Amino acid sequence: MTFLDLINDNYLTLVDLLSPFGRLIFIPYVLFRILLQCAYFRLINSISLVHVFILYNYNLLFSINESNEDNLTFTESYNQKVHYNKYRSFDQSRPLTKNAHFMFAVPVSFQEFFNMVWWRTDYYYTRIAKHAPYCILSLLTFHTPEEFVYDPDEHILQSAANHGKAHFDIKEFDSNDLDPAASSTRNNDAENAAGDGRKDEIIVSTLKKNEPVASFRLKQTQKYYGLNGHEAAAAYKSQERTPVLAPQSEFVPKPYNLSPKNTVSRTTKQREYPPTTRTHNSLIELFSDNDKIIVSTRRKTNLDVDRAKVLAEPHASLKLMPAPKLESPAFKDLIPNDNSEVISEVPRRSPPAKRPSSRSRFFLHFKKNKDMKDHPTYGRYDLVREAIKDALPQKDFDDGSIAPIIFRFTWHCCATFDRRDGTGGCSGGTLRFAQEFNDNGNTGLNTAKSYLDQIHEEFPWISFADLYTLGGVVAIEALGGPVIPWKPGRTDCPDAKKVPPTGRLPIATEGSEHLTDIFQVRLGLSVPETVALIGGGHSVGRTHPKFSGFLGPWTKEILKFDNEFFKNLLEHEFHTWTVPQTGIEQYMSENNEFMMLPIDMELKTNPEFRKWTESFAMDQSLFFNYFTNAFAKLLEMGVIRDEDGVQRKKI
Ligand code: HEM
Repeated sequence: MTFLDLINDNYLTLVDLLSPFGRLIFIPYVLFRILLQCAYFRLINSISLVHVFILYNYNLLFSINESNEDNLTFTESYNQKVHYNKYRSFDQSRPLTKNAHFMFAVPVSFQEFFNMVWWRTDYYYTRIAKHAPYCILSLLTFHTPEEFVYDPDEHILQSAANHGKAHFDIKEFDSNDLDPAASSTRNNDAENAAGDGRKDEIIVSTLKKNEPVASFRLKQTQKYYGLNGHEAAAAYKSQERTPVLAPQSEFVPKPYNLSPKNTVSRTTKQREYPPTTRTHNSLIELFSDNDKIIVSTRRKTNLDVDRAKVLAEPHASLKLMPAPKLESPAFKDLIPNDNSEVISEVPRRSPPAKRPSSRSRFFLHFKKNKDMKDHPTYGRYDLVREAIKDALPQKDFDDGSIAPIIFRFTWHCCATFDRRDGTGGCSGGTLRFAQEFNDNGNTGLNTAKSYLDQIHEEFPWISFADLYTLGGVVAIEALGGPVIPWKPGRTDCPDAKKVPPTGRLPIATEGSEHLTDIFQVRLGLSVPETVALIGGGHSVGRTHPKFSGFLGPWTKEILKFDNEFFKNLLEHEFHTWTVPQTGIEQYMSENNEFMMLPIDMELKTNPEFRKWTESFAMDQSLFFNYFTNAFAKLLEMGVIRDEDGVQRKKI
């Protein structure tokens, strides 16, 4: 073993051992950087031209432009921000922008300052003391020509990083092994050989010095092999024999809210409204009794007190569930039992209209702001339902349906509600504005939004708030879930002034406290409703590395709404696992079939949530009842209706 090998093998251990002291060296540098950042912030703050430029580019980058509505959103939001900036000079306490704050974030409290110093020393220590020398050492130690051999029998890539310096020689290479579409080599020899279909043994030419191979994929293993740096070298050196996964080209790392410390914005904190008593009476009634069970008339409940007792038996600590109140006056008034009644309430044109042809839809688009009552489909919510249902199967998308993503979209539309001041929620249709939609938690929902926005073009008379909530209701039904009572009448805010602060969506890496804060304190839901909602939501669909950084489904039947989530959670042993593409930690079942988010695990580990997880795993109809009730509540959050059921006001 050479001297360099010796250092290399022990280097990381040494650096980690020295970490607490090592960090201290970087404190002056970090303080200097923070000072610089504050100065930069001040400077930027005083040049409004720069503001506008940054705002413009920021919006340009992040605004969604998949549909006309989004263009409107963009212009709207841009104008609003220009306006906002104009007056900012009189009130310096206003932050620079609502969204771009993180670009210039300066610490506002001592704790924030301390955190900043702490994390940054770690960052610089890792970057300067660990990463840089390690790269250099890798270069010096790992390159001997005989190591660059590809052994097709074991499918093991015995190579180290070439760093653009060493020879790369693939011997006995079978062209069948290579997936030409996914391969990329600088000299293209491998690709061409495979493309030609040459079956004989070939030797991919030795690459010239300074010509690194980017990556290629083997058909059998379906894995990417990359020679991209010191990680490959490390894998080889540590004899793990697991080739390093090269980053997939389309992956756009936009992390889901990982740490509230870093992501909850100063701006959000400043904009938090004090609790008020402005909540409308109907809402107070709606949330006064959390354990109320509303029963959808289409699926009659078979839950009764005796049954509840039986369910309660295995769990000593389980409180008896209250007998369902089949009729709850406040809620009944708010949400009629049968949706068909609702539809008949809205004046119908006779004869019943057909969906307009694509040509007339084109012209209708320009008449959007004219009197919608003249629209041939005005008030035909059944047609909207049908259109949503038709749009759900999308064979090229994910698992063949956009139902899960629409379902999630509706949840995110409602999840911003704060019952303490009545802000947020689906009412006002504010999720259509970039300011709300660009919240980190909404990453990946573009598909849902663009489909629903297209449907809106077809039925321009429906409010976005109604459409976005109806989307979830139809999706859940299509996935085999319960029929959720839904009533139209929500109205849209004309501009983005009532967009709730960002950062209200739940964070997957948090624990029970976070769940309680969001579901009980802010949304006003009970424990069983919380459990039912999360388990219901995560009984369908999957997580995507390119959206949230997590990977895999929760259940086997991805497109079936049932209580499988609870069963899997209880029946399987979950261990922590790191997603290779993103480095994010999640939970994986022992057979690596199902995933769980850290926050999902709370439903198993926290006894208060667990007893409901167990009840729902045992009794699907009980789960459906709680879910129906909770989801119907979500859809009404922040909606204050007048006597005629139409909402005229938004807090
Ligand atoms: C504790 C709160 C929650 C957290 C932290 C959370 C987080 C997440 C994350 C990280 C994903 C993966 C997104 C992706 O990568 O595409 C996801 C997916 C999903 N969530 Fe949740 N979620 C929560 C509660 C809920 C609730 C209450 C519902 C519904 C009522 C729901 C419905 C869904 C659905 C349907 C998907 C699948 C989307 C798809 O397949 O594209 N979630 N959630």
